[in-house]
Amino acid sequence: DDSKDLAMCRILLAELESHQDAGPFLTPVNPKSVPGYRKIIKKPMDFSTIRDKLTNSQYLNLETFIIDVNLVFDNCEKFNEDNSVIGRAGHTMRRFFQRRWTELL
Ligand SMILES: Cc1ncccc1N[C@H]1CCCS(=O)(=O)C1
Repeated sequence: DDSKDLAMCRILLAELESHQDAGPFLTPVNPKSVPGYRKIIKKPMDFSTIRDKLTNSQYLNLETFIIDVNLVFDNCEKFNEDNSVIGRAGHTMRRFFQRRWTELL
């Protein structure tokens, strides 16, 4: 139910934010410092934006929260080469998240 969902979102987000590979995803990508990003990525998302939405009760349930977290990783895969520092961090973080929410379910 909603209260358990909210507790899970809080735990999962704290673990994402504190993960050693979270760096590239902690703040919104600055389109001024990343050429092409604004054109290529239609729905930017990052962990600080997810934190704000969670704080402002903008997630209806675990599902809508998972959609935003996966958007972070889908954007990363779209823009970054798999064989790059940020690309690899995205794959690592997606695997970590996938495992943790299924463990906590
Ligand atoms: C996730 C991502 N995809 C594409 C380009 C850049 C990023 N992340 C940036 C976030 C701010 C700091 S940084 O500029 O070093 C990296």
